[in-house]
Amino acid sequence: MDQNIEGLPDYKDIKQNEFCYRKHKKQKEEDIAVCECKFDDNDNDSACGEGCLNVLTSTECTPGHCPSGVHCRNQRFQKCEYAKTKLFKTEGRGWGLLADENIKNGQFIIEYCGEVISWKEAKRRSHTYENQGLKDAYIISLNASESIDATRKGSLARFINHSCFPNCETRKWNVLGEIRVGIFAKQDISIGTELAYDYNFEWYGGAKVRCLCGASSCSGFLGAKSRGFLEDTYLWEDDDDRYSVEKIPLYDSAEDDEPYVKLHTAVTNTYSEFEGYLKNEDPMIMDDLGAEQQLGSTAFIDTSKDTVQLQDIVVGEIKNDAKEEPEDHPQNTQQKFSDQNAMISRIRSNTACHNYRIGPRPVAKKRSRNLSNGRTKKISLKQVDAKYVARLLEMKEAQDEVLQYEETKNKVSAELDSLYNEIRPAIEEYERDSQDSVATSVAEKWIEASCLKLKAEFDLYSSIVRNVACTPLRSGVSTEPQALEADGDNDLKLLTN
Ligand SMILES: C[S@@+](CC[C@H](N)C(=O)[O-])C[C@H]1O[C@@H](n2cnc3c(N)ncnc32)[C@H](O)[C@@H]1O
Repeated sequence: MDQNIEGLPDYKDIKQNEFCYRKHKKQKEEDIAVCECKFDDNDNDSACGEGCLNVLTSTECTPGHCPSGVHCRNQRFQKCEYAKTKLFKTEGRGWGLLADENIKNGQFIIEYCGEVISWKEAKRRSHTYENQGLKDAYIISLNASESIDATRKGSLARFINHSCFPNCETRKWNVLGEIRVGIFAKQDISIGTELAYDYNFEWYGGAKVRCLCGASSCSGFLGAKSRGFLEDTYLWEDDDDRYSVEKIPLYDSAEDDEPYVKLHTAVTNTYSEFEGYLKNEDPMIMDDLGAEQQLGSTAFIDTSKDTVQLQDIVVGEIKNDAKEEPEDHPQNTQQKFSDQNAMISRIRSNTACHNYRIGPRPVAKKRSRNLSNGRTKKISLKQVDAKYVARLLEMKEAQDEVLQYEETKNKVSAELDSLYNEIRPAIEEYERDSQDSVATSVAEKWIEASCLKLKAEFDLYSSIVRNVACTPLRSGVSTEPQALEADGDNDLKLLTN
């Protein structure tokens, strides 16, 4: 590569990923996948062409083990079998890369090389680059826990710009036990055409960069279809006209609450036998207005202010399918960094293990309740106000027990939330790559934490029921259901003999 092109930013050209925080994996003998191809002089496709078992599973053949020997054509990453490309200066989008020869649909164009770093390091570097005023983003997601940073070291692939209607796509390949990202043509590309793929940009907050790809299906901004961006757009006030992104579909934060809704529903079902004691007439899911009306008059209150706002943690989204163009389907995940103003973004390698695709998931539907003024109300969960209940109890032991269970419940809830943060990359990868299932270790962790939360909630609620039913209440608190009911439908109903 001619590094002397005028105005080219300073970076080191590399042809292989560099490993910063761990060593390059050494492929074990037992992990080597050997195909069944047999070289036939008369059959062009015989030596590891499209029908090769390894090709079908996006795995490169291992030299010395492939039956096709020197004829093997399935070592493109290893042999840097790149298409001819050329750097050029775009208008408004910095540098770009164009085809310097005719490229065929499906052809491997170039590997996206850079420094392989951990997900945490990627986060840290994003901040650093942003603070340094770097406008271009070169960090691409590799897998659940790792990213490739081509900012300081990389291949020419780092210059490929984003398009909402791209002629290329990224695909992940297993090369000698390591996953590597390649740029592949998703259509025939003629010489002189700019190469572009859909970044599936992950927008983390701050400035929004206008997309200048020029496609008729352009979403307007880089990362405009990522959850972070959609949510940010969604949260704008009606009269906030700083940006206009009318066509962007709205993102539904209620989707994020789903695990909690499910957990809560499970708990509710578990407690159905107690419903006669501790009954609430309204459905478990209610809107903010309803909650406000009930505050102070009922033992079941809306604790939406305390409950975890999942949109502040992490949300998973879905991936795009290159085959479905010209419709737009980039799907991304986002985590809001609380302390930033400018754009920090990373590029998602979208199509991942192309051959393993099971199918894209539908875009999250909006579930918030629409109001007549066009605004939406957030749906929140009701929860038991244990402190309120404890105050009703006369005996200190009973109060302490309820409060103790509440503390435990809060602790395990917080642990579940932080676990979600921890395993987020794995969940994202699962959602992005449409894998059959998340890793067992991840699933086990999640199930264990969820069960602990369920148990803690069970303990708390049964303690409340037991103490309200079987221990004395403080004087002034009527145990007559009628008396309580007179205050409204949502009051605490007490069991009397
Ligand atoms: C991986 S770099 C691509 C190469 C970059 N143009 C350069 O000069 O180094 C990604 C950055 O290029 C710019 N970019 C890429 N595609 C763009 C687009 N469609 N519209 C606007 N800017 C784009 C953005 O600044 C983005 O962060």
